[in-house]
Amino acid sequence: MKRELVIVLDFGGQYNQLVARRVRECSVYCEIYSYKTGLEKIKGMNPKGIILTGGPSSCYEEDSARYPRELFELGIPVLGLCYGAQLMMHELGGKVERAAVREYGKTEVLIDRADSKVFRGVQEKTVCWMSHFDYISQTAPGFEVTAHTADCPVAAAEDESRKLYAIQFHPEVLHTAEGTKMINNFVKHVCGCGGNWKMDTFVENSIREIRAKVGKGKVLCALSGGVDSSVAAVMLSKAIGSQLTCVFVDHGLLRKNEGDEVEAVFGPEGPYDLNFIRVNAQERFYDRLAGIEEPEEKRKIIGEEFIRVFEEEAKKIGAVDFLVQGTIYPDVVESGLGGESAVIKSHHNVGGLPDYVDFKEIIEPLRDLFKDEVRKAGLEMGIPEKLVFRQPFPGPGLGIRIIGEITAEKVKIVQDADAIYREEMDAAGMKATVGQYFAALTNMRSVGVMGDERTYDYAVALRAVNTIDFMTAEAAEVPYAVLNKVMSRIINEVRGVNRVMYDLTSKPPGTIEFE
Ligand SMILES: Nc1ncnc2c1ncn2[C@@H]1O[C@H](COP(=O)(O)OP(=O)(O)OP(=O)(O)O)[C@@H](O)[C@H]1O
Ligand SMILES: O=c1[nH]c(=O)c2[nH+]cn([C@@H]3O[C@H](COP(=O)(O)O)[C@@H](O)[C@H]3O)c2[nH]1
Ligand SMILES: NC(=O)CC[C@H](N)C(=O)O
Ligand SMILES: [Mg+2]
Repeated sequence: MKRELVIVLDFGGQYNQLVARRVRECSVYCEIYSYKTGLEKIKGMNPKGIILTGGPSSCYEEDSARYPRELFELGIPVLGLCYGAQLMMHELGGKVERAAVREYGKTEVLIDRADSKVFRGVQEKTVCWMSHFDYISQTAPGFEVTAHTADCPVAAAEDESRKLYAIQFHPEVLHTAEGTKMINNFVKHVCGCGGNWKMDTFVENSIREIRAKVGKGKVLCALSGGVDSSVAAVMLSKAIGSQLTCVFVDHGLLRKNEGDEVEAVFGPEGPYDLNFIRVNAQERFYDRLAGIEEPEEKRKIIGEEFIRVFEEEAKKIGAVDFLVQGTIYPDVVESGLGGESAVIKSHHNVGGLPDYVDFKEIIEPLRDLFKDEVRKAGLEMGIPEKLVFRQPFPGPGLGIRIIGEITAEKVKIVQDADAIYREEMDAAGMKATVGQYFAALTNMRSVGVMGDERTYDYAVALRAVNTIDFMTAEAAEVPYAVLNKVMSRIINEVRGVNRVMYDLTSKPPGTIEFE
């Protein structure tokens, strides 16, 4: 059976990947392409529907992101979202102008046409998420207004006969209460997709594509033992078996006992039949990081050193063509490569290969997925839940949980404090309920009094967050008694700490990690 495909055309919006994942949640396969992709190529892919994303431009301006009007004449259903909706109107003869009132955030929408296919089953008054300055002041000929808000006369419009739909708000974000329903309606009832794509198909297709790409070549997989690279390694192992070697780097910035734990799972004693190499590279990482305080500089050094270690290992294996990494979508977007979005932090595994390496290519089978989707793929391949639901641990490790300069002494402090925190959270049954938690070492020292003596020691920060996709997060409500116990144990058991703090910041404005 031919795979049903919906294409998302990227106009530089913030939520493009969310659009794609909402479509995939309707069990329909979805891919994202730049708005610069030619019409012939799009026709050739034979999509069942096309979704135009939001974007920062204003379509009435000279150099705005455009798409030729023929896109709307293919007979393929098109759904324009925000900028996409404005562009559709503009191209087809409507009018878009700068509004007097900017709508931003939660807004009540009033559905004017309950019989609209995209609003099937949606309440007459529903909450949506708006983010726009421009507005559609006049719909294009043939279109009918199907929804409005207090400030926006055209919150949605459609020309059912041409299967063209424009929505000014963002149904793809979870703040739009019935947004998922609207996307499902478009995909199923307008595009006529049956919805038979599943994660197992993604896994099967990926395995097939990897085999075709690699041929008889050799592959090195950067394996951290974390969720993403474990899922990637198992996928590669299913695809190419013994052509794969997994390299685990112990950079001395791992959590307490982590190196041995990873080796126990993926090494020769574990359940997986992998060529597994553990590289103990602590000294070289510490040497290169000595005296470095700036977070981005630390990240870049760690990323570079990782690649150097992989390359050295590859040389030992001989003629390795491909490097596999467990990169996922949030890594890409935060590194500023997800379209128009800003650099938040440079993830060590993003940005392509530096030009000094010998690998021909990077393979990143999970690059378009969010964490929870990676977990689904992992379960699909039979990876135990214990591994699949592990908390993420960043590649630069404790290096970005120690604010400022990294020293062996500081690493030891944060390892011990973190181990106590994790032990107590486990004992309190918080492991399953909190998305990610860890201890970090602030670079702050303060005065205390212990055993009647003055101390001048470090402050440890405890962090615990709840999140689904790690793009946004809230501080978790850890019971005070648990925090109190952790505080007391850390101060009693970890030398060099005399203060413990709990970080209440959500993301945004904070990030989950400290650097
Ligand atoms: N210590 C390490 N040794 C080898 N490769 C690593 C190491 N740390 C990170 N990597 C590589 O960098 C990628 C990105 O790291 P990241 O922490 O985002 O993913 P992960 O460790 O696989 O999963 P998780 O997010 O659950 O920690 C990994 O998928 C892996 O390919
Ligand atoms: O592999 C990684 N390399 C990195 O450089 C990195 N920085 C953050 N993280 C993890 O990503 C999620 C979001 O973290 P932030 O809110 O700090 O960006 C959290 O789960 C972080 O642990 C990283 N993972
Ligand atoms: N989120 C968007 O797509 C914004 C579209 C357009 N730039 C506006 O401000 O109205
Ligand atoms: Mg990790």
